[in-house]
Amino acid sequence: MSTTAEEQAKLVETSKRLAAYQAVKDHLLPEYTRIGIGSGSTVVYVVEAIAALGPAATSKMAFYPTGSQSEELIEAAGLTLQYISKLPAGQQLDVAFDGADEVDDDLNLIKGGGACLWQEKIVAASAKQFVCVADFRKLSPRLGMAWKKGIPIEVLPMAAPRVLDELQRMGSQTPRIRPGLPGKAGAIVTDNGLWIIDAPFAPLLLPKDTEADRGSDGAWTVDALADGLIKIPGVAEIGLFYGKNGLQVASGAQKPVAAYFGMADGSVEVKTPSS
Ligand SMILES: O=C(CO)[C@H](O)[C@H](O)COP(=O)(O)O
Repeated sequence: MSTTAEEQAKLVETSKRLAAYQAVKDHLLPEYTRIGIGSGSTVVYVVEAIAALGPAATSKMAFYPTGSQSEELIEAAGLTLQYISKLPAGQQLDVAFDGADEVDDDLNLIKGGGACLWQEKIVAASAKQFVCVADFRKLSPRLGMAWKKGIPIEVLPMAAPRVLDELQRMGSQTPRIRPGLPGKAGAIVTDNGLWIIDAPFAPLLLPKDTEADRGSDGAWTVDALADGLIKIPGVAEIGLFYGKNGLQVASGAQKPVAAYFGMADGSVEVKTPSS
């Protein structure tokens, strides 16, 4: 049975909402006081699910945004806004919720479709647990199979031409500076005053697929590509969230402890590092 574009869009929204409510139910414990809130359209439902718990549950909680959109969401929901810059050294968020553009079999993520990846990575890495919330379209065996727009890379504008050269040298055939939204001339400008380059690569291998950095067809492993991209002068941050499964330490944890997917049949699939 074929579905119209309108029915498909409705199904996607329902799936995001289902995943968000389930993730909040499972991972927002009453004793938590510091919660990270990511960016994007799925996170809207995360905030809705949290606000629905009511002030009795949320009044002692502070919510840490990953950019201007989530800051507005937190405030509009009547939740207490706090900033990651105010998190004392040695302290962590109890949990952070965020969406993703694509999630592979090992729970590596592509993020940054909404151009918020740098603050998103800082907030995720500041949390004891990072929980990913998404719809069925984001599930993919290998990064780059479903999300074809490329890996979002946040760059210093003056370095953009050199970064584009280097990306092509690394095998990205059509990297491009992300244009501004309709009505904005020139490039999109992030919450940090930087630009985004979207760099498509052939679908990425998981480290378990090969001992080498690249497969025989030239495809990069997630780790090797990420390690290379972050070293390009002018790159501030990359939209690959990767690393050892379930590793949750203050410095650099980027992978979720669980990813929640709203499925087309109305169920919620939960993937954890071991599943
Ligand atoms: O990384 C992000 C923003 O930078 C978002 O989490 C990602 O783009 C998913 O967004 P959505 O929930 O709208 O599909």
